[in-house]
Formats: sequence, C-alpha cells, structure tokens
Amino acid sequence: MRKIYIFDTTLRDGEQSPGVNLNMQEKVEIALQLEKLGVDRIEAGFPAASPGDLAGVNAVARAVKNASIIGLARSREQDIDAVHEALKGAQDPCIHLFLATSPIHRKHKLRMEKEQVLATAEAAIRYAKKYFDKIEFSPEDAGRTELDFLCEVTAMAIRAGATVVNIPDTVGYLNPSEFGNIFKTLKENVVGIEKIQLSAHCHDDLGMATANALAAVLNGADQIEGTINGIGERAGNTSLEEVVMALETRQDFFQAKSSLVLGEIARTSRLVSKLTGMVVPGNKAIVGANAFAHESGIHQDGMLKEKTTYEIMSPETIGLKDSKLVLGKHSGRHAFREKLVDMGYDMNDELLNATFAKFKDLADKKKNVTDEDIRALIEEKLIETPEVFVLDTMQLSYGNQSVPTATIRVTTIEGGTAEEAAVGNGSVDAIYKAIDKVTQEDVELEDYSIKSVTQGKDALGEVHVVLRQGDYSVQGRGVSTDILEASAKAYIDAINRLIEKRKSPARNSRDNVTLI
Ligand SMILES: CC(=O)SCCNC(=O)CCNC(=O)[C@H](O)C(C)(C)COP(=O)(O)OP(=O)(O)OC[C@H]1O[C@@H](n2cnc3c(N)ncnc32)[C@H](O)[C@@H]1OP(=O)(O)O
Ligand SMILES: CC(C)C(=O)C(=O)O
Ligand SMILES: [Mg+2]
Repeated sequence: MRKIYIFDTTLRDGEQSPGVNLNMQEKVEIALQLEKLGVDRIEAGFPAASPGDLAGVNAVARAVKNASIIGLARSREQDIDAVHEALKGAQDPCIHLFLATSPIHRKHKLRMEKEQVLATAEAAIRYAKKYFDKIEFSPEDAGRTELDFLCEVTAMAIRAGATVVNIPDTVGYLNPSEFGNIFKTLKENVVGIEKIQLSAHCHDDLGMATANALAAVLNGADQIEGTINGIGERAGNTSLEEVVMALETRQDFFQAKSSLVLGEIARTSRLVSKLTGMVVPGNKAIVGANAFAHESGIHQDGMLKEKTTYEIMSPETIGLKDSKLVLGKHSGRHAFREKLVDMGYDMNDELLNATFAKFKDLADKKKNVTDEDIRALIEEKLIETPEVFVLDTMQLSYGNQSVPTATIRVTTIEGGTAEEAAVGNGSVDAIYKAIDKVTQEDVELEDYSIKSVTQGKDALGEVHVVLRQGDYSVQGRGVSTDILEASAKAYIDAINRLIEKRKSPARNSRDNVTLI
C-alpha cells in the first residue's frame, strides 16, 4: 500500500486562524501530541515573524524526536537565517520556502515578472541549501497559476535542490478535478519529478479542502498538508483527520494509507481545540461531538441490530469509547428500552409504552433528554396510584399589580371533566385553591419544595408536596419543564394518593416494574 506522508501545519497555518495565539509551552504540548499521533512532519511556525515564534519553533525542534520539524520562510535571506537559527537542536530539520507564482500575486503583491519570481525563488533555494538537506518549496497560490508556468517553477525548484514541491490552493479556489489535474500534469511533464515528493496544501474556502487533497492523492501526491480540526487562515486548511480517515475507510478505493496512530485522533483534536480556543462544531466530520451520535429511531434501531447499518467507521478507531444513542424526539421504542435497561430498569410492554409516551411529550419540549430526566419520568410512573384526577389544562393570570387567578380543568377517572377558578396570594396559592375546589377535597399543605432535577434553562423542575387531611398525610410529586405545571401535578398527585389511601392504606404499588 502506498504511504502518504502527513505534514501537520497546525502550529503554523493553524495558528494563522484569527484570534489564535499559542505560546511556547502550548506549541510544545501540541507538538508532543502530534508526535504521538505519528505525523511525519510538523511545521512549527514562521521564525521570522517574531522572536516569540522563533523561540517556539526552537522549543518544538528540541522537544520532538520522532518527526521532522519545519520552519516557514519567505524567499528572503533573513527569513532563511531565522529558520536556521530556530531549527538548531532538531533531529530532522527542514525549511519550507515559498514565493507566490499566480498572475494576481505577481502583479499586485510581489510586483514581479515571471523571470523575477523564478530568479528569486531559485536564489532562496540555493541559499537555503547551505544549511538544509531537506527543502520544501511552495509556489504560493499555485491553484491560480498558469499550468505551464507552474511546471517551469517546479522544474526550477528541483534543479535548485528542493526535496519536496508543495502545491498550495492558497485561497481554496479549485475543485477536485482541477486540483487533481495539476498533479497529473506535473507528473507527466516535469523533468526530474521522480526525484522529489509532491505535496498538496488546500484551503477550505469553498468547503473542498478534503476533496481536493484526496484528488491530489489519486493523482500521485506523496504528502498531504493540513491541520487538526481543519483550523487555519479564513475557512481553514484541510482537516488532517478527515483525509487520514478517508484513506483508512476507503483503502479499497485510494490504495494509499498514512502511518498515523489513529487511536490518538480524538485526543489530539480535543487538545488543539482546548489550547487554540477554537470550538469543534458538533457536526464536524470525524471529531465533532455528533460524529458518532444517533438520534433518530430508525437509525438507533439499525445501530442496535448492527452498527455498520449507520456507521462506516467505529469510534474506537479514533480513540473514542463508543457510539452514542441520544434520546430525543426522533427516538423510537427500541432505543428507549435499551436506555432503560442500561439505567437498570426492566419494564413490561404496557408500562414501557406509557413511559415512552411521557418521554415523547417531554422530548417535544426539551432539546436534550438526559438520564436524570428519564429517571424522573420513570419514578413518577413507578408509584402506581389510580389517577382519579388528571390535570387537563391550567390557565393563570398573573401581574405584580393584580391578584393571581388560576383556572384548572381536570379529567376524572369516570371520563368527565371539571373546571374551577380561584384567586390566591401568589400563583401557586391560586392554583392550589382552584384544585381544592375542582377536586372538592379539603386538605392542608404541610410542605412544598421545588428543585431542578436536570441542567440548563429548559431543565425539568420537580415539586414535592406533603398534604394532610385528618389522620392521613400523603406526599405528591410532579415533574415538568414548567414549575407551575409541576406544582399543580404534585398537588393533584397527592390528592389522588389521599383518595387511594382512604380506600386501601397498605397497597404495594410497585408490582409492574422491576428494578434490576
Ligand atoms: C499563504 C501563507 O499562509 S503565507 C504565510 C503567511 N503568514 C504570515 O504572514 C505570518 C507571519 N508574517 C509576519 O509576521 C510578517 O508579515 C513578516 C514579519 C513576515 C513580514 O513583515 P513586514 O516586513 O512588516 O512585511 P509585510 O508583512 O507588511 O509585507 C510582506 C512583504 O513580504 C513580501 N513577500 C510576501 N511573500 C513573500 C515571499 N514568499 N518571499 C519574499 N517576499 C515576500 C511582500 O511582497 C511584502 O514586501 P514589501 O514590503 O516589499 O512590499
Ligand atoms: C505557505 C503556503 C504553503 C501556504 O500556507 C498557502 O499557500 O496556503
Ligand atoms: Mg496555507
């Protein structure tokens, strides 16, 4: 299988992401993790940019033993000297020289004719040769450079002593067919091309960086440059984890492979995100939080039966523990039952269906249904008391200058409905007075407590009440995303228990649920 060399530029092009600034310790920490990941080459920075960057590159050069360390330089002697200085102590140093070659850059930025570009680049490569055996040369904005001129530049770089010629699509302009064609053309037309490695460096301005890098592989590229999590200038660089996992997953198609330690991918991604402050989007391929998460019922059912139905790679390969089945409003009974078993509950079908219906109601109101949410729902269901009254609707009129009024409608065990309104000192007081009237029960509220059982603004609120009627004392519990609804449910729950208790005080209510 053909080996594809992986050139990581997280510490150089990745650091060019607006707002990212890595200090020396952070650069070393990332570089050591990249070494564990097994990247072949690490571009550690641009030493001429600042004394801090020079020191950072030097610290990386001294710390890393198992990857080639690279410093970037313009085609200028002072930049080359800075890289020479920075790479002192490196086991396997390499300089990366660049000069733009496209008509736009030649005319507006460099203000050079083609001949000057060729001469400047050649002089730089020859100067660098004094210090370095390994020289990578990049014709910046190769993607918008005339193809015949690009062949001329590549031939010059080989003659002058470059060991790698890197083809950057600097502004992410090309599509895979055009980018692949550059490699094919260079391979077929440049004298001496077999003496060097060809490399691809893509940007994601049109979302094609990974596809372009893979097109380069298909057309003979030996090396792919990119960053972890795809960070970098503007829309970023090729995301290395995407390229590497595409090669791994589709070996049958690409017939090429990197030598990365795939199990270090997730850890490396998390470290880079933490130290750069660049959050990885949930839907990011390979390393996004949802990359191995499934919410919809049909997918979850497929996953439970056979993972390959909906996963083309396994999360373990990149160092994650497992796939996630996320319960939400699109989930089905198979996944719900699996979740309950995981949590230690085993229910008969009837109770499962009833709890599932409640779960769907909650999922409609809440983005993430957590284990605590489910536990709260189940435990509400475990106490099997006949529901003499069920809260149907509740309306509340509240203003800080007016008297709170609540209207409560309940359905009764006989199938009828009843409705009453009441005023109170506060919203909960008004609700409870209306419930007293509609249930025609005379009770005393002995205790009322409220707590949040889950996290976030849409958390479930759980209300506990203790009601007394003569010798009987009962508890009631209600759970809802709305604390007033939870208050009403808790009060009605307690009244239902009171009615039951008056009839059969010793009833065991846990018959149809088994806690494993
Ligand atoms: C596509 C890429 O990612 S390229 C890498 C981009 N990264 C960076 O630029 C980060 C580090 N850069 C820096 O810190 C600064 O730009 C420095 C220290 C390199 C240079 O700073 P300054 O001397 O103030 O120049 P400034 O950045 O304003 O302008 C760049 C100069 O370099 C020239 N230049 C640009 N690329 C090259 C090159 N590859 N070779 C030679 N000269 C170049 C420009 O034409 C311009 O020259 P001019 O001053 O004669 O007009
Ligand atoms: C320095 C070069 C390779 C670069 O980053 C680019 O052209 O995008
Ligand atoms: Mg770049």
